[in-house]
Amino acid sequence: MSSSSNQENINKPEGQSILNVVLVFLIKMITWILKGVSRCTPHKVTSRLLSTFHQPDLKAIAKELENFPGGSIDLTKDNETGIAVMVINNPDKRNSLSGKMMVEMSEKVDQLEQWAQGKGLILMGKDGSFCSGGDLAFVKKALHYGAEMAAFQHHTLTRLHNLPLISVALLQGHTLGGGAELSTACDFRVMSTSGKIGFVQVKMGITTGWGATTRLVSLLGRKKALQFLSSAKIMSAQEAHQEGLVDHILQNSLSHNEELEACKQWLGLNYCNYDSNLLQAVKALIVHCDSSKDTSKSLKYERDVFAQFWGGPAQKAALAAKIKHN
Ligand SMILES: CC[C@@H](C(=O)O)C(=O)SCCNC(=O)CCNC(=O)[C@H](O)C(C)(C)COP(=O)(O)OP(=O)(O)OC[C@H]1O[C@@H](n2cnc3c(N)ncnc32)[C@H](O)[C@@H]1OP(=O)(O)O
Repeated sequence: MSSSSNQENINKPEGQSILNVVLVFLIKMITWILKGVSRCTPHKVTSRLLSTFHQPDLKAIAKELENFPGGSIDLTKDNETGIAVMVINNPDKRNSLSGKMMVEMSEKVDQLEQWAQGKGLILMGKDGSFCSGGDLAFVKKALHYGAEMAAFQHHTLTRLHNLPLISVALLQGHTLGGGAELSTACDFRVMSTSGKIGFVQVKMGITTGWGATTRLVSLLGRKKALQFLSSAKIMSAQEAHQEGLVDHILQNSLSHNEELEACKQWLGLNYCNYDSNLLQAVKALIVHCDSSKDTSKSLKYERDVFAQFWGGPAQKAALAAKIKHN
């Protein structure tokens, strides 16, 4: 017998036992990872919600959201200046968003996508308050519907963010929860001296449902996003400006209307001086070149996490506590 065939006989069992050890190790690793994942999951996401995430039927969701009335979203477009104003109009509830308003906002974004003369957009609330998030009356009735609502809002706010218009959120009064999320879908944020902004979601037993985590990380980086979202801190205009979240603080002692005029001037003089075709091309280029532009995976993960907490015990306890964030 040659020495090489001896070698084969001796090596075969050794090779098999190494393979066995590797297989056992792999199985143990997979079991360990799966156990870890189930430990981290606060409560089960139903298969109905998961299937909604994959292919949200936006028309069907809009139809459902329209059943939750209240307020409106109003849009005026000025072809001369090229600046449009979108007003979140639900002042009796500090401009919180009902289901119907979510649908109307999506429709107004459709219109703005088609506005050839447009250069800029101001998003603001009625009567001196930006937006206090979701309408809590709607929230309480839609605790089974978080995944669908988040999918709808992600679609609208991604389109708002990517409009070929230079957008500014005019933050007067309170900007809270979903309101703070809306503000991050604009290119800039201008705030009144007395304004307050807070990502209060964790205080409400939830994570962000309208895409703000994805946008904040891209806007200000991981550290700032983590600070805002984990603390639920409510910031003054000065603090938010220092953090880089707010770009400009308006002069003190202006009326609400004067603040709107001052915001139009800030936007117009700084960013809307040139031809609308050029400016729209600049914005489209920015959107295209932004390395974080394809945010679909991140938004999907954000919706998955949100759906795990929405309607859960922490949110129910927060709603029952009737928390005021002033
Ligand atoms: C679904 C999105 C989710 C997310 O993903 O983030 C959310 O946004 S959850 C919602 C988070 N927002 C809140 O929890 C707001 C709670 N409200 C407050 O903190 C305060 O009302 C205020 C916004 C700081 C305003 O305070 P103040 O100026 O002192 O006025 P009032 O408290 O008297 O409010 C006037 C009136 O408005 C009603 N209101 C305010 N916010 C909401 C809201 N989000 N939904 C429904 N109604 C709201 C408030 O209840 C008062 O009503 P009346 O008592 O009937 O006058």
